[in-house]
Amino acid sequence: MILCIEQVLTPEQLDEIHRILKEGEFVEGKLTAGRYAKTVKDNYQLKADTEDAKKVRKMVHNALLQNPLFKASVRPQKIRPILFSRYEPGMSYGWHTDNAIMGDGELVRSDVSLTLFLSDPDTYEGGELVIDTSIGEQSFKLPAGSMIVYPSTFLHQVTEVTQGIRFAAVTWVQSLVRDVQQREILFELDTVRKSIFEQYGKTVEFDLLCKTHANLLRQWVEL
Ligand SMILES: O=C(O)CCC(=O)C(=O)O
Ligand SMILES: [Fe+2]
Repeated sequence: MILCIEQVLTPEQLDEIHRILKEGEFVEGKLTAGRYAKTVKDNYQLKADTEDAKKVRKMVHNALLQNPLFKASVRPQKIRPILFSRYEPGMSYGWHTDNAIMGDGELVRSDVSLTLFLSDPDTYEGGELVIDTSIGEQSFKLPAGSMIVYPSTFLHQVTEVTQGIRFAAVTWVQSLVRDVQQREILFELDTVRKSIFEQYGKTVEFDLLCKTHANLLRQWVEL
């Protein structure tokens, strides 16, 4: 399940993040890449251990947790610290897979990868996120403040930025429900149940859907 979620950040939050990214100190992105991904990763990342970096990480982390679509589709259990990347002309991140296990203290299994686009697409050329899905390569370049969430199982790349600057926030999530198909079934049941409730109220059908949803979640959840 690949999902684009719009307006994860307000224009005010985007302005504040841009203010901090403009002044922030950036380091080589290779520092946080796995052994093989390092060889194709060419970007900068906001230095992680400053007050400003903490502030923007928290802002995006909270925005994720408050987003109903993100919560219902991803079912986050653990979220890795958010990385803020900057691609200048000539920079790209070639084909790679994200590490399955991340972190050195608390380990996180990457079930879902996400990119929150921070730059207006009109301000840079290139810089598409391309995902190699079962129906071929799919290319994404979303409006600032919108995000794409996709299973970490896919090969993907960021194409070369040829003009302007691409800022993005990326992170990885361990889901309460490891299997992508099970997550999708729960997400769709939840969507239908919400719509039935809005249209007809708490009917017998609604109650049955709630029961099925809860019982499937009980079977599939990993705590
Ligand atoms: O910036 C992006 O859209 C994706 C970056 C990425 O694939 C990664 O950091 O592993
Ligand atoms: Fe990646």
